[in-house]
Amino acid sequence: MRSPLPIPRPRREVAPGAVHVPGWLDLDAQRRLVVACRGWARGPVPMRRTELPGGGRMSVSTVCLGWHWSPYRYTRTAVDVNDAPVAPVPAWLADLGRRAVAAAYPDPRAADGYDPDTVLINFYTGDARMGMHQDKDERTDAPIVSLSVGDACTFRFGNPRNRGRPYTDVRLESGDLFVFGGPSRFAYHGVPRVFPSTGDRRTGLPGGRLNLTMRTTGLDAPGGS
Ligand SMILES: O=C(O)CCC(=O)C(=O)O
Ligand SMILES: [Fe+2]
Repeated sequence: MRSPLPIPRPRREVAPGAVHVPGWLDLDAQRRLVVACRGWARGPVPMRRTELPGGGRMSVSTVCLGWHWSPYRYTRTAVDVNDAPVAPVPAWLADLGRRAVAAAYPDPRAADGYDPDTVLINFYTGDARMGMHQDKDERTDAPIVSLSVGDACTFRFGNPRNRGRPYTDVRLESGDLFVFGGPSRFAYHGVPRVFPSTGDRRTGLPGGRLNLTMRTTGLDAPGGS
């Protein structure tokens, strides 16, 4: 449920190069993402809980575009699912990523040349979590663009040195944008908590939290793996 008396949430630089832009996506844009993600969750690679090297599974369900991520590398096909080639990153989504970078940083040239070639789509039920980690399987330091739809969560944003303090807990709500680049590109981050039933059903999501992270792998275009 939304608060009946909305409290304004200003844009905020949480750490150098890590910017939270609340309410960046309007309801139509969120709906569009939900519809598109439903399609990608079906195939060609079905959304699944990623198997970890220790034998367990992540609590979050994931499907990838452009490149398939599995611990801890990118491949062109879904090597740990059905070996199918993943769906491409559509031009409209890469364009949304460019506009996101432009919205997050004051430098008018920050988004020049930003061209994410992979998107990880994560779905969280109420009890799903993501432990503190770095996004470091990419070979570039291009910023990560994160978009959230549905239930709110606590997003813990730390530092590039270790999993612990200093970190900042940010509440990410439906429509929020978070970009991390520059000195924060390799900062540890995670999702310790999701708040069930806090999303707006008008997004098309009856429950749960959807998160998309756009990345630039620096890997070769189609053909390589
Ligand atoms: O769900 C989120 O907000 C973060 C997701 C994330 O860190 C990841 O997919 O690597
Ligand atoms: Fe991450």
